[in-house]
Amino acid sequence: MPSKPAVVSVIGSLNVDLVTRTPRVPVGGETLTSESFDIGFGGKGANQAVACARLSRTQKQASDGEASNVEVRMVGAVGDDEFAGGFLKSLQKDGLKTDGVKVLKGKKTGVAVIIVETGSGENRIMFCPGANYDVEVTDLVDDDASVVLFQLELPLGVVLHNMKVARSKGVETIINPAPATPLPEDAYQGLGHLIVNETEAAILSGIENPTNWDEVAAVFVARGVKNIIITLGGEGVYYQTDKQQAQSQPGRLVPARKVKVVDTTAAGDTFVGAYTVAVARWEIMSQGADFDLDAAISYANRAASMTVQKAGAQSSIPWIDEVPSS
Ligand SMILES: Nc1ncnc2c1ncn2[C@@H]1O[C@H](COP(=O)(O)OP(=O)(O)OP(=O)(O)O)[C@@H](O)[C@H]1O
Repeated sequence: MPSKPAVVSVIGSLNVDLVTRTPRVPVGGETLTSESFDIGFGGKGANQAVACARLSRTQKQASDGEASNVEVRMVGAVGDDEFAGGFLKSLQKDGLKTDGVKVLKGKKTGVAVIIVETGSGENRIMFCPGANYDVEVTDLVDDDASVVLFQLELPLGVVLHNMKVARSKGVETIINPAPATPLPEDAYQGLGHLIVNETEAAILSGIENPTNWDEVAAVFVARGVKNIIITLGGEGVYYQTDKQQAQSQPGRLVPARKVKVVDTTAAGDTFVGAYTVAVARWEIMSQGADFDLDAAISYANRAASMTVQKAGAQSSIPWIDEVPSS
């Protein structure tokens, strides 16, 4: 094992999901007794950080406090309310370092109030970003970071500023631009890894209802992205690199594993976390060798296929020893 671990910093959101299940939603002025109520920890940032942490060590290694060759740090903010302590404890239990999560005085932790209609399965979600939107535009990239992972659930200025900081420090950068928000052209310049789903690919490339993924990837390569990964749900994953494109090679499609699907929530977050861990491992182990994109995609595809076989968000993200080898 290398003497120093690879450090993954996930700069992103932390939200608490308050989920009520009810046969129907109440009308104005009505009080309805619901079937159940659950509290879950989420937010794309926290979910992807949990995926990185679980895919860096076994559950036993995490509970024994054993070191791994990948250290995962969550960077973001919660409020000083009743949710904060439990949230941080839960992340720590997964083996995450939480020193980078600020507890903001007088602020509320981000919350999503979710009503699920049990008959139709339809969700109604009210999201209050709280402390996530109080993260200020400051340098959040640690000097010893090997890989920084971003999403778009923090203020855009915070993300764009820290993408620049990461670039200036030579830190490998991955972005999963969800929810899709147009980014300025220079955000893509020299970007190592862009991971989008079909919807995000369409919005950010400007190509409506895309069917030719090579065309979509070409847009991002032209903007300066090195590795473009488009997750296609049950269809699998498409990927393309700037080098392959320069040689007029088409991108590659890796089919999803054939599994019994229970709930696809957090599949994307698991994919992104697994891919990020693969990049981090390459950072410390490769000794100058080219990044094995095929292996990283295949690993992330296998990890995400485990998530879809379980219900729930964070609870369905697998640990490293639960990911099948083929
Ligand atoms: N039905 C499925 N069977 C097997 N694997 C799947 C299935 N759906 C998703 N996956 C895996 O999860 C990856 C991510 O899925 P998807 O493209 O739906 O991401 P997403 O839209 O970001 O998901 P979410 O927002 O629900 O987390 C896929 O590329 C694939 O590897």
